[in-house]
Amino acid sequence: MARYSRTEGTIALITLSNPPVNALGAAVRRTITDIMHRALTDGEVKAVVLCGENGTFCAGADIREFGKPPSGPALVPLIHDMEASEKPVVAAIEGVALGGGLEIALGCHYRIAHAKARLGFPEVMLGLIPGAGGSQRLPRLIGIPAALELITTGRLVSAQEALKLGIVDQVVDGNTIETAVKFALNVIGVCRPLLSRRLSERTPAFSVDAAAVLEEGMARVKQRARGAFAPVVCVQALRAAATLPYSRGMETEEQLINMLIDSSQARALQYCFFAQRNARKWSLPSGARWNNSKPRAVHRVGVVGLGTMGRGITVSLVKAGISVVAVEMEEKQMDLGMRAVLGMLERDAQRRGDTRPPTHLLTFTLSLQQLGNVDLVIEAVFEDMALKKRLFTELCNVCKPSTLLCTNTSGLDVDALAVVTHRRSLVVGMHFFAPANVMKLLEVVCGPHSSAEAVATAMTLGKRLGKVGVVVGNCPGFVGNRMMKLYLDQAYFLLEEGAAPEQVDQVLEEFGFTMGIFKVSDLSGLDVGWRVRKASGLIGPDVNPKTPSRWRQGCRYSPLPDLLCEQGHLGQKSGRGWYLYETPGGKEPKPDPAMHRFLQEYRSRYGLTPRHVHAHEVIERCTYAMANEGFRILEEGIAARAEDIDVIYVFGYGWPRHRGGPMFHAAQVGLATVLQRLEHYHQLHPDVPHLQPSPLLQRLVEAGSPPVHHWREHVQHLHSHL
Ligand SMILES: CCCCCCC/C=C/C(=O)SCCNC(=O)CCNC(=O)[C@H](O)C(C)(C)COP(=O)(O)OP(=O)(O)OC[C@H]1O[C@@H](n2cnc3c(N)ncnc32)[C@H](O)[C@@H]1OP(=O)(O)O
Repeated sequence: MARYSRTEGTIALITLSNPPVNALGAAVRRTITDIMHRALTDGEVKAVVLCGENGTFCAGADIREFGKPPSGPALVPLIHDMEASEKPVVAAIEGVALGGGLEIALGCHYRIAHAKARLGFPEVMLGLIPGAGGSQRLPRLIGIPAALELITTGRLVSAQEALKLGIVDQVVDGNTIETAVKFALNVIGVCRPLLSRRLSERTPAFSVDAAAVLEEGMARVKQRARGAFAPVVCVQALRAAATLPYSRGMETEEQLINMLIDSSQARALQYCFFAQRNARKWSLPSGARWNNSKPRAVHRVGVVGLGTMGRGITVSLVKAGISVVAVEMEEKQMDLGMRAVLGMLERDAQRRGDTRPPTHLLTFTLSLQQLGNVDLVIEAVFEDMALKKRLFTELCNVCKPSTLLCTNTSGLDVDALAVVTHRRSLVVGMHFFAPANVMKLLEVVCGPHSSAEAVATAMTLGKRLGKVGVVVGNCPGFVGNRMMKLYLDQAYFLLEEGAAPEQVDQVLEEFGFTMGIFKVSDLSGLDVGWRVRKASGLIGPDVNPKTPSRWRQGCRYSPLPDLLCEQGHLGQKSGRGWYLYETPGGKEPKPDPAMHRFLQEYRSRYGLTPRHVHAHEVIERCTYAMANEGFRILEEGIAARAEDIDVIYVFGYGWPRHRGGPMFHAAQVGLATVLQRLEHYHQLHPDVPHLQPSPLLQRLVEAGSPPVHHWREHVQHLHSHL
């Protein structure tokens, strides 16, 4: 928990010891409080050095304790006593000093950091503010503007930046604890400077500028927060630091943290924190798991297809220091792709102040033969099964027998590709999201033949690329796009019933989505879905001409997006889609009067009487339809956990993190309510079978709506597709 020792005769060394990150759980707080008291009252001790075991100072409060009844001593009095002490207290910061860990360090009189240390207040990402004096001490140390930026964004700073900002006093390359001990010996008995080291006794100068900074900060934060409270409350805490004496500022901080600590948003954000980490802990029915399966070494990767996805994937790989052989079939495409990749790398290097992008890692070629020596191939050609099958057959002949063959398909059958190869166990899906060099999500799609080694290799490669990998089973659309289809269907139906695209989008954005569904559709291009619908036989020559336009495969169907595509309205790229753009390629969507006329004509052609669609209906139909499919996905064993589905939505589909994800949201609304609303909408729309509540949802409600982590136990015939 924490250890006490004496060094150099007069120095007390207190070492936090709570692996893996020295989080400040109740037992740790109790031990440090006791041994700090011992050190501060022991007449032989002249100074204290505080450090953490195993190269980590402290990652802050133990997040697992939030939401439970409080126990153990609080941090605020401990930090207060330490700061008030007449004996110098020096923090020796290695690894990380985050949240409560940094608050403890700010209560020390001096801070020495290792060159590789990182410091910050990430509480905002957990729906909180720094609530143990951090919101009051940091602005007193580095000023309002810098503190505002760090606290409202949760950004971590390097030791070097911390030195520039004045957060730490010294940065060392060598032994941090030894340096801190020497430092402590030097400051023993130097009383006057110690007085000035107590941050609570400083007054932050509240100039007119600071008032303006806070006002601007509040406006910026409100605009970016997408409905999240914590960033706004962070600004309120900083305003208290700027305008009130320290003790009153601390009272305000306490009121603000108490308001947040039990909020639904804080719960959702903390759930996301653990869900993201749990997603790494995959397992297969064979018993193979993340911690017993060895990934293969990947030094050289082939990327086939240099369209939007292939370019982003190539950039991601090169930025992670991996050699890439990028293959295109046509010279013109190759040239376009090559220029786009080099441009992206150039801009990225400039942003990082690096003069030379790592282009030496790249080979561009028109020949698949050059893939003979790669460890893994990522296929990113058109979503055309026949084309992909031909390619996989050829890759088998060209690549060495141990090469993993991965497909970036966004929903086609990974197993159908595996069976055309002689190495089924080495085929997995690696589904990146556009733009692949920016988006964090990676669905690793595991077919019935995929080996544990292949899954482990894809997940490990994803991690190297900075992605959040989630292992999912093989079914049309996997997890993300399978649920997305139902979300889109509801959005189209809402247009048929009377809504406008910008109205639906506004409601979704107010809910917190990064972008409304119709803006997303314009950005990705309406032709993407059009191709998928053609391939799946929903439109095209195979459809019986007698089938009504609004009826497909036994259910309600909206031909609205197909009609737009037929008119060449493909979204941003054509200057027109659900919105109007100034020019083809334009980025600013404007409501389109022609779209409103088109919808009116469409509704009268099909005898649909438009009605006012309320915001709550938009949210309920879109999000409950998604969650309902999520329950089916769980039941079918396509996803291992509800958390995995939520991670996919938060990292790949702009779902607001402070709402946890579609499954967590359903739990927060109440499963009984979701069930009842789905029944209501299904009664109104019996031609939409997906609105019928899934059996798992019904069973969960019957079982009294257990917490998310227990849902899997209610799956009737547990069968994993992973
Ligand atoms: C009225 C109430 C007043 C309350 C006042 C409270 C004041 C203080 C508040 C806080 O301090 S809130 C916490 C702020 N700190 C953080 O948000 C840090 C979170 N952690 C991280 O960012 C990262 O974990 C890391 C420390 C940078 C390490 O990253 P790395 O990639 O190396 O490892 P991970 O896989 O992320 O973590 C390893 C392991 O540790 C668990 N863990 C990490 N941090 C915490 C924590 N603060 N509490 C509990 N557990 C933590 C993490 O879940 C991993 O666990 P496993 O998955 O391995 O089981």
